[in-house]
Amino acid sequence: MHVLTSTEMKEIDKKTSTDFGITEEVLMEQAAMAIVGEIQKDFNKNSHLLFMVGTGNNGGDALAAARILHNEGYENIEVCIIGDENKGSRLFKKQLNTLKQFGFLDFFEFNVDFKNHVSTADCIIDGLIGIGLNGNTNDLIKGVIDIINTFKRGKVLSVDIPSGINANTGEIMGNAILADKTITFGSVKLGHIFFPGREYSGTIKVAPLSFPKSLFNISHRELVTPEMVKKLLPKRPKFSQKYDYGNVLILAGSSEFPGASILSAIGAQKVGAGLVKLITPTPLSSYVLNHEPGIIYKSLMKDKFSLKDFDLISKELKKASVIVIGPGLGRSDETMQFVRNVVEYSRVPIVVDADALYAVDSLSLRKNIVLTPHVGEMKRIVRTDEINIRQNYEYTEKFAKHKRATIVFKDATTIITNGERTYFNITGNTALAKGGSGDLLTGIIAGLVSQGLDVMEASIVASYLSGRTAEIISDEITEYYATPLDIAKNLYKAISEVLNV
Ligand SMILES: NC(=O)C1=CN([C@@H]2O[C@H](COP(=O)(O)OP(=O)(O)OC[C@H]3O[C@@H](n4cnc5c(N)ncnc54)[C@H](O)[C@@H]3O)[C@@H](O)[C@H]2O)[C@@H](O)CC1
Ligand SMILES: [K+]
Repeated sequence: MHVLTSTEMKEIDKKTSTDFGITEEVLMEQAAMAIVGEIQKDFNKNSHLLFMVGTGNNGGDALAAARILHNEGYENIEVCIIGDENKGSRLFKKQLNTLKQFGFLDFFEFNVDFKNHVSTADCIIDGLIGIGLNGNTNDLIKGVIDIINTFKRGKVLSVDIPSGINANTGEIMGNAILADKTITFGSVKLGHIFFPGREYSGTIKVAPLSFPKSLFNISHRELVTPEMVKKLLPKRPKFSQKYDYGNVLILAGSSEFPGASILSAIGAQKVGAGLVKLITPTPLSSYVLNHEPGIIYKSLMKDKFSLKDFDLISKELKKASVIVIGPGLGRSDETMQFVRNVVEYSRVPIVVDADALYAVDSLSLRKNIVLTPHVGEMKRIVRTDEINIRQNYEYTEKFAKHKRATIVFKDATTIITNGERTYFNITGNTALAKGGSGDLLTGIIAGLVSQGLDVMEASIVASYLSGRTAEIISDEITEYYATPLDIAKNLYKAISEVLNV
């Protein structure tokens, strides 16, 4: 599913009408039917439905839905219009007239009584502002939203996007409706998938309406879905052997951070890599054997990697189908030089993580190199303290383009981009906000690349699977308790779920 900006949605809306003859009126009627469908799932004809209506087309959708339900015999509908009706959009005015023509009379003004209406409503339908939000909510709308958020008793259903949420960033513009459910049209918008918009939207439903599918290709951004992951998962034909599933070489660890390398190796193995070879400076063989004896292990018997180790491992570099470099390396000058040499002289795909991210700054990279920073690392490698970098997918896209590499920006909404195409992964929870989950992800990406996926595909599948596994096991053992090792050991749960979609 594409993830749209408000401008892209408006463009699709316009073209649907000009190029395909499906007018805005038709789309609005369909949007209204979709809203009605959601309301009918949870509320009956006696339910108190309070429609909060702005004077744009978002309000038009809400008015049309109120009319359809009124016509269906819903008896306890109230409509409150916020703003100057005379200055409303063409379709808002048209919908208001039509509603009146259907004999609907229960309008009320926004006044001191408003709290009472809010506190008795079973469902508040938020049709105040949609993707036409411009700047921060004004005083009038702000007051209305505050009262709804404070005094609501029943559920809140937002039309298209919670009023006050920026559809392009998910930011709260002044204040915003905290919805239980949002019904959006055509496709999701960026504001639905970035926090805090993602939280404010509640459960998101997408009504396709009659938009021609081809128009969505104006967007180069997509949401990672289970169907997408299923299609990408490497095939495992019966007539195959370990050499068909690649050779992952992991260069990681130091005396200071021994555990990270093992998590990467386990990650690669648990998603099906043929051979996983782990080389660490310090000896770790008892740990490796304990956790996964199938890992081929070698120690250089020293504290940390340095440039002279490059010759020692050059044979391994040649055999590898994918290299992981970074987890637990430390950031000494010698190690950074070693990293640069590996990155410069290898041609196979490389997953660059953690400390190694700081070494590749000066290098010109290539598409089959994937950098996997978390927020702190991202801020440091792009040298910015810009606080909204987490929602700033354009910044990440530009950075990927500039580095000519693939970036996996790990966050609550993970951004996977090569600067031309961008994917957002929204699986996962706070179980992943723990040391080691990045090391695991790195290994999973490499394990998938070794089986033939390109780095972009592997990053999509890896992010989805590790996030989904975190969700599944947190239901059993909680987000507090679940560790990266628990996630590694339970990856099969997300894999089998995906295989069965
Ligand atoms: N784009 C599409 O394809 C479709 C759009 N539809 C609806 O149309 C909506 C977009 O309609 P519009 O473009 O008319 O815009 P909206 O109705 O989303 O917003 C414009 C209204 O919000 C008010 N407003 C904007 N910024 C404000 C602020 N900062 N403080 C207070 N009030 C503010 C304006 O005064 C105006 O009344 C969508 O969100 C959706 O609900 C649907 O009819 C279905 C088809
Ligand atoms: K809304």
